[in-house]
Amino acid sequence: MLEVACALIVDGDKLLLCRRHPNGSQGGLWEFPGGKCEPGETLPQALARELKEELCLDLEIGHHLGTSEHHYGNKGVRLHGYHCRWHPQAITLTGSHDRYLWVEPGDIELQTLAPADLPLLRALIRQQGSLPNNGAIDRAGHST
Ligand SMILES: Nc1nc2c([nH]c(=O)n2[C@H]2C[C@H](O)[C@@H](COP(=O)(O)OP(=O)(O)OP(=O)(O)O)O2)c(=O)[nH]1
Repeated sequence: MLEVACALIVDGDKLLLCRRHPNGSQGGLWEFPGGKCEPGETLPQALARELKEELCLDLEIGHHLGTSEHHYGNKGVRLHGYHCRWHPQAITLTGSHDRYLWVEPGDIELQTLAPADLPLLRALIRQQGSLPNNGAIDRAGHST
């Protein structure tokens, strides 16, 4: 299992998503920024490092939201989601992603999201008690 940490970065009612570069694994899918944990690192340390490397962001890692497991072919990913509060600063994509987007959780097109991220998105929506805007996710966080 790959241990991966990702950030659910919230600014008001918007959440930050990044699109994986088309040439990589899960290319073209949207995800929460983050990456693999290296030996000797804690998950929050790995996440702070990845946010800096991939987006040039300096953010405080908040509390653990949940963990999701998904198997992509022969590769298993254990994705640990952390809340992060946004502090205004420049976002610079350094190569892992080709786009970023601030979006309301209820507006996310679920089929364009990396599958491992779905349970974390649902957990966030449950916690925020946000209502769907387009019927893509019902109030309990289930896709329709
Ligand atoms: N960073 C991040 N990775 C995710 C998410 N959802 C998800 O399935 N993943 C997967 C994609 C990758 O297989 C792995 C994270 O690896 P990484 O971000 O360091 O990317 P990488 O290109 O080096 O990964 P890989 O080629 O070795 O698969 O977890 C997510 O929300 N954020």
